[in-house]
Amino acid sequence: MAAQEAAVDSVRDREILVEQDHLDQVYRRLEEKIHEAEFLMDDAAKRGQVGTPGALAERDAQVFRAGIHLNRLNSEFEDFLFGRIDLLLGKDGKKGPDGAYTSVEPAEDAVRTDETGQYADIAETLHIGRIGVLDSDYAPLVIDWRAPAAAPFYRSTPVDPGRVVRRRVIRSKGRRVLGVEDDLMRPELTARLGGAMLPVIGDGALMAALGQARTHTMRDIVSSIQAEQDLVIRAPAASVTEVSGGPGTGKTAVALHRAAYLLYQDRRRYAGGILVVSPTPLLVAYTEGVLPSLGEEGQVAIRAVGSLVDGAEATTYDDPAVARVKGSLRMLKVLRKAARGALELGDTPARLRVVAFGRRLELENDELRRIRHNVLGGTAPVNLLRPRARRLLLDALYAKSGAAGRHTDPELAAELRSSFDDDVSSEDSFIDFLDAWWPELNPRGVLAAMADERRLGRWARRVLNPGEVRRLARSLRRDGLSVHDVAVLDELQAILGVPVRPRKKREAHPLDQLTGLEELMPQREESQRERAERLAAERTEYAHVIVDEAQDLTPMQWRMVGRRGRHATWTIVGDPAQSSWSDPDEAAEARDDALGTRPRRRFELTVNYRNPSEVAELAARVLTLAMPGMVAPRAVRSTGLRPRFAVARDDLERTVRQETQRLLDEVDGTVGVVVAMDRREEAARWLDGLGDRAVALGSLEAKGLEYDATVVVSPAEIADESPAGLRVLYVALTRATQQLTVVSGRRDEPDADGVPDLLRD
Ligand SMILES: Nc1ncnc2c1ncn2[C@@H]1O[C@H](COP(=O)(O)OP(=O)(O)OP(=O)(O)O)[C@@H](O)[C@H]1O
Repeated sequence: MAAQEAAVDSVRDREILVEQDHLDQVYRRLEEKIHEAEFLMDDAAKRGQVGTPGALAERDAQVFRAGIHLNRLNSEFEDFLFGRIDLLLGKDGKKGPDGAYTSVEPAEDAVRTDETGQYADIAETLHIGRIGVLDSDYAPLVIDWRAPAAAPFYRSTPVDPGRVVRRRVIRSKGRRVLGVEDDLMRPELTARLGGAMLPVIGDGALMAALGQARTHTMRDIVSSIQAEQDLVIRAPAASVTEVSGGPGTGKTAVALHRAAYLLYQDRRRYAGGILVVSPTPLLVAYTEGVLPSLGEEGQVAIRAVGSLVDGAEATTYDDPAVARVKGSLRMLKVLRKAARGALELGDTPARLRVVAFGRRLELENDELRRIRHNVLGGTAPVNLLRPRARRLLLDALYAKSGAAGRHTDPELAAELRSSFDDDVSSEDSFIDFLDAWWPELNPRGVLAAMADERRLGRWARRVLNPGEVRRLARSLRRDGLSVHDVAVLDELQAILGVPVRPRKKREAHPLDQLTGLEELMPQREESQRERAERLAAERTEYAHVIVDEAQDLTPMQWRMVGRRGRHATWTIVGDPAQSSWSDPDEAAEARDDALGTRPRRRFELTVNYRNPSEVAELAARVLTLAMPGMVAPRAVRSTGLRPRFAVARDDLERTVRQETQRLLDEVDGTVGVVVAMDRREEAARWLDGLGDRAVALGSLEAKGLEYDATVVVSPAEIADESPAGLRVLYVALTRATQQLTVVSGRRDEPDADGVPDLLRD
């Protein structure tokens, strides 16, 4: 047995050496390319603006390519090279631009049969990595994971192997290959490579990845993307890609890899920017590192739904009853009224007096009101109606001046009118009046005006009931914006409009002549990230919008996101069973409006890569209560560790602390303690002194996150906190990658084993 193991080890070592050789070769080539790139960049920077447009464009293209390499190569990739496929001879002999054969299906005579069975020769070996590298004679040393030639690495299965015989995952760190894991796609076949048998090493690359301890940042899954996920990542971009799947099926991971894929496919098109909308700042922070690890950064803005409006950062959560009002389409009517009503706040003058053509002219309150009513007739943005208001005021004053009938000659009449307008509109009293009577409104001002309950009551008449008005006004008197206020502000911005102002010209930098250079030169003053942030701040629309946890967007949030993607293509990922929004039909309507009429392609992800089956089974009990008939995704791992149930008799803090400490001792990575929203701050104090591997979070903040172990505190409290509470509890129960502890209080009615009522079979 020992001899057998040693033999396996030596095959393994030999195979590691084979891959090490290849990696060394790749790095040698990369160094050459880095030198080339540096030289090109340097040269281009020196020669700046010199040259004909044609020559500049040519150099531009060179710099662009060199810049991509330099920038990406300089990033420290943990595993630059991570995969390899050994392929049979293809149906035809055509090669793609990356130097690999394009045929997906094997040639008819690729597999032969003799008395010992089937046998074949490996005709092509491809290495897959984060970016493509060609040898000096244009042979592919590494294929970019997003290239068509890399697709079989992800798609091939023993049922449908295509040309792939052996699929290998290579684990490396820096320049060292640490291990290899193989999957045989055609186990029935005896395959030969360079005259020798094709060796196969171990299995379980995916399982090894899934079992790793979690940190506070998400890892990319580029080396182990599964076939059903790959279909989503590479789906054609022209349509709306809709992805549904239960907790842990990789929706977030797939969405981020799709952003990288789209950039690879059509960098020019997506230079217009890709927006990833995430539910919480915590999830943004958790996922931020994934794209840089895939070699992408500058073109993708990942923003929380509460930070989509520049200068407005949500810092609070509304209670569910208020959130329901602020998120619903009923708000639209209220806001339209408020935007118009806000014109009359403050010191609205009741009379306009001017002197023109030597006469005193006046407009009384009634006339002013009529004019205002007239101007506000349509749905045009209120701030943009100011010129029209000004015009109607001048019309009314002119009518009073008696000058209207003075000339029959149209030319003279027009001249007279124009000099009247010039006279009046340059008069201070007219200018001051207009500023006070039709002030330029801003969303924050209108929102603040809505905090007055009586006023809000007027604006919300027949739309909200008195209780809703009271709660809404009270929530607006609080310091700080809530997540839902941000969508309200954005809507107000659209209703009010921004008057056009002349834009300041940016000073031209000589290097700006070189399209694409700026974003690719890390040594320039602005870092990639700063640039991404600046672009995101300047940009109001995107070329592609990815919505993560789409089931949670309220109708008002869909409108806000929709405004950023009016001409965009879309990828929408979500899970109805995890929705914290209580009116899915209304949200679906707003979502359909946002997505427009593009054709839809629907995908479903069915495998849960996060939770061990023990945790998934417990969570499925809540799924049955929350969404009867809905099928939970299949968990691929089992740890043998059943969820633990603890009961807090009288001291919740002590029990939670003890259980957290216990889990910290058992796992290497993080422990998340999930509580009902109104216990958030208290729970953070409970964990004082336990170190930064343990974090407390409110149920809504747990969205999308994962921990090695979680403590879910009082399922009943979480389930009771909103009409969508059971679904929120389902989210809380599906965060653990290894262990789950449920702590019950009295309200949970635990049985003798400590199992709370909601989680019993
Ligand atoms: N193919 C894969 N290889 C390795 N890890 C994977 C793979 N697919 C998903 N994972 C891992 O599974 C976990 C869950 O993925 P992710 O967070 O994207 O799921 P999700 O569907 O968005 O979940 P939720 O709906 O609960 O937010 C992550 O740790 C992710 O890295």
